[in-house]
Amino acid sequence: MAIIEVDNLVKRYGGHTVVDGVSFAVEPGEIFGILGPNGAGKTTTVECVEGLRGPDGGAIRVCGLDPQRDDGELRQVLGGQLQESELPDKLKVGEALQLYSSFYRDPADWRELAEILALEHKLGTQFRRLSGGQKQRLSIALALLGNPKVAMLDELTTGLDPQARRDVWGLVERIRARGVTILLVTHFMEEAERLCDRLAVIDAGQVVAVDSPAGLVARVDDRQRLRFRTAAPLDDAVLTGLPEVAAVERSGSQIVVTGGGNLLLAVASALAGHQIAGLRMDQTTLDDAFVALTGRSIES
Ligand SMILES: Nc1ncnc2c1ncn2[C@@H]1O[C@H](COP(=O)(O)OP(=O)(O)OP(=O)(O)O)[C@@H](O)[C@H]1O
Repeated sequence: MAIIEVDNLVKRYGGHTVVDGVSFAVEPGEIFGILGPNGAGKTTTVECVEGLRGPDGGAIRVCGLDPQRDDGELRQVLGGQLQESELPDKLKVGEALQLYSSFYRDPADWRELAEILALEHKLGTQFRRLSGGQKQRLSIALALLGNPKVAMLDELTTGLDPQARRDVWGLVERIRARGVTILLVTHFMEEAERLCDRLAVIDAGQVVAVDSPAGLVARVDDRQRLRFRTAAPLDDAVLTGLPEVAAVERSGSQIVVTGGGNLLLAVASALAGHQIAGLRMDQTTLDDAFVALTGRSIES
């Protein structure tokens, strides 16, 4: 049974519909991503799931609870990150962890959490003195203090350098390994591809597709494309006769072969006697899939 169910969610601000019939279901133990460009309605959707905003239509259940009606119970099973502005500058890391753990019936061991999140040497450091990555790790720690069944992580690596981003990804995977279901909001393709079991692609308040990263790519284009050059002129018939090959085209000195199945093996075998150079295989990426699904790049 799904641990999060969002059914036809609608949210309007001043007559403008920013979430327009969003539906998805998250299974226990999944890392489920909400991927979309700025302003797509991702945060609004997640804030409705967290009970921070009241929907104008549709239904939401988290562990069987209605976020609006069962707010108190929900706090015990759902962990959300705090906004940076919600922590006083002078509060020390250890004090924040202790304070927030007092809000829960059955809190996690905050010292252990500090260790897992590599904050054990920062317990006496004031919040304002932490680096961006340390602040992010603290906000993840605070989201996990209540031993939640579900953690909501929103844009958790925005503003981090590539190494800090990879460290945080590793942490998210460890959190999931502890049995926590994760709803992750992101507009980074690489993050979505690396972390998410499944994704809801959201654009202009609507779900465009729900699938695994590989499934999204496959929906768009399961053709493969090989590029190479040959030392001597090549008769296309050598390749067009292969069942794996759909088309052979020329691009300057390059030969571009499109097809399916085990295209690489078929072409390499057929060309065994020819000298081929610069062989490259193009693969459809999640970026390509996003453009095909929404008609635009996520960065635009
Ligand atoms: N409190 C609010 N009042 C009015 N409009 C709002 C409010 N919060 C968000 N919006 C608008 O709703 C739309 C969706 O915003 P939302 O923050 O949910 O998008 P998002 O996909 O999370 O984008 P981002 O990645 O930029 O955070 C935007 O056009 C935003 O300007």
